[in-house]
Amino acid sequence: MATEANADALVLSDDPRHPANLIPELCRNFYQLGWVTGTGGGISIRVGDKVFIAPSGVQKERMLPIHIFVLPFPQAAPSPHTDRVFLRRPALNLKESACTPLFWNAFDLRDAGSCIHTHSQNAVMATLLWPGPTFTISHQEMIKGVRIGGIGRTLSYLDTLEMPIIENTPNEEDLKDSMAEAMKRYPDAAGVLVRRHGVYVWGPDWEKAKTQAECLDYLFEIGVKMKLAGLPTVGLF
Ligand SMILES: CSCCC(=O)C(=O)COP(=O)(O)O
Ligand SMILES: [Zn+2]
Repeated sequence: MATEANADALVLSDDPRHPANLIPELCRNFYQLGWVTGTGGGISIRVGDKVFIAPSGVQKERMLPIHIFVLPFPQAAPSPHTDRVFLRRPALNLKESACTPLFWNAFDLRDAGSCIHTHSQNAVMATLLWPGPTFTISHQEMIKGVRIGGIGRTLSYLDTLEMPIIENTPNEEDLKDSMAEAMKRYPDAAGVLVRRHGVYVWGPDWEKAKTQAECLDYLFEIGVKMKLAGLPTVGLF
C-alpha cells in the first residue's frame, strides 16, 4: 500500500513531460481555446498501467500537479457508483473528474493513451446543425490529421470523415454506455460528439490526441460555417 509521501511522488516531477505536469499545462492551453471553460472538459493521460486524471468541478486552467489523481489500469471503469481504486488522491477534498468513465471507454475499447473532452462551441454547433446520428464532412485538408478509430493510420484527403453524435444526459458519467455503443457501431470514428455538450477525442498518446482534437475542432468549425452558408459539406461542388 502506498504511503501518502510516496503516492505524492507519482505526481511530483521536474520533467515537464510528466503527465501530472502536462495535464495542467494542456488545460491552460485548452482554456484559451474555449474548450474547458466553466470547469468542464479536460484531458486524461494513460502511461502503461497508470492513468492520470484531473479533479472534477475545478477551474481547469488553475490546476496544479498536486491536484491530479492517479488510478491503476486496468480496472473496471471507475465511476461514483463503483468500488474504484486509486494509487494517489489529492489531500484536498476533491473528486476525480466526472468524465473518468468516458475516458475509460477510450482506454478499454481503443487502447488509447490519452482522451480529451472539450466543450468547444464548434463541436456543440455541429451537433445542432447535424440533427441525425452523425456529423460528416469531406474534401478538407485537415481530414488528413485524423486517425482511423483515433489510433490507426491517418485518413486520406479522399476519405469522408464521419463522427457519431450521442444524446446528452443530465450527469456526465451516464454517457458511458451510449458512448461505448457509438464506439462499437462506428469503429473508424476518431471521437464521439455529445449533442448540446461537446466532444470526446482520443489517441495513442497525448500528442496525437491533441493533434486530432485540433483537426476535428477545425473541421467542426468549417463544417458549421459551410452549413450556415448553405454549402454542402460532403462532396465537391
Ligand atoms: C459546467 S461543466 C458540467 C459538467 C461537464 O460537462 C464536465 O465535463 C465535467 O467535468 P469535470 O472534469 O469537472 O467533472
Ligand atoms: Zn462535459
